Amino acid sequence: MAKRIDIKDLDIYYGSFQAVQSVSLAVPPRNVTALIGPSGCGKSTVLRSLNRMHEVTPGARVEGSVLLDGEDIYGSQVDAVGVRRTIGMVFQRPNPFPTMSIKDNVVAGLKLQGERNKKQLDEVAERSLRGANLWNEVKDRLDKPGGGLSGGQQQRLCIARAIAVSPDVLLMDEPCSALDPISTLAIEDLISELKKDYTIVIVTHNMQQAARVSDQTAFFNLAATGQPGKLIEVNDTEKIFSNPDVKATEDYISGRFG
Ligand SMILES: Nc1ncnc2c1ncn2[C@@H]1O[C@H](COP(=O)(O)OP(=O)(O)OP(=O)(O)O)[C@@H](O)[C@H]1O
Repeated sequence: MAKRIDIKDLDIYYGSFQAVQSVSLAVPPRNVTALIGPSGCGKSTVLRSLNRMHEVTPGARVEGSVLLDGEDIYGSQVDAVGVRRTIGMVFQRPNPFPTMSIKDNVVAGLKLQGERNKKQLDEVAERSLRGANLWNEVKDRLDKPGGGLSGGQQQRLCIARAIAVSPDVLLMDEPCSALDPISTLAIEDLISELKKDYTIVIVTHNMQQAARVSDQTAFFNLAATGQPGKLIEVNDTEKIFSNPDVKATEDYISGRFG
């Protein structure tokens, strides 16, 4: 649980187009790292390269390495499906299986792994739903469809589903962008709790959100459309938002561009 990530000299391509160039970034365990920057600078692409989701796109590939506690997830012996199991992902739009029950949504990954013991599945479902701050709202309707929950509840259900398989890392791609402000605050509170147990990387367009939830912030930028995105500056979130070293970072966080 809660492993560190070391991204080293990562170049990321879609076919012949280089979307991201030379990214090196250390992500400490039990910590929230926010990826920020203008549209198209490659934040989501970098995030998806951290659990080998990037290569699901035909023609997409990476060069460089991503070490999980020192082990390269792109090593020749490494199974990409296994990587996706240990590095969970939560997407912009909540994507529960809509007709599947709330409980089955949470334990879907465990069942795929072959777990059939009902008591064990019930325990994991309760623990994960408690971990996602959703238990009290759904404990009396665990057999009802996941699609019947509100958007914010569905997103917490997806977080419960992600943590049910005990991942080493949680990746979140704008997890609040489809949510109202109250649901957003609930997810932000949850992220602050989850970081006690998990390494979290979050992409967000919302500067206040990055400032509120993250410990470390990485600012990405691109010189022009069609050029690859680059990591411009990474530092403690407090430093990035109060006194960044690079002018482009300051311009972005103060709303002068992007
Ligand atoms: N499936 C794809 N095929 C080809 N190019 C892609 C694909 N997905 C993204 N790109 C390109 O890669 C670059 C980086 O995109 P990415 O979505 O990672 O940026 P982003 O910073 O997350 O943007 P946004 O903030 O708008 O979500 C962009 O030029 C984008 O057009």
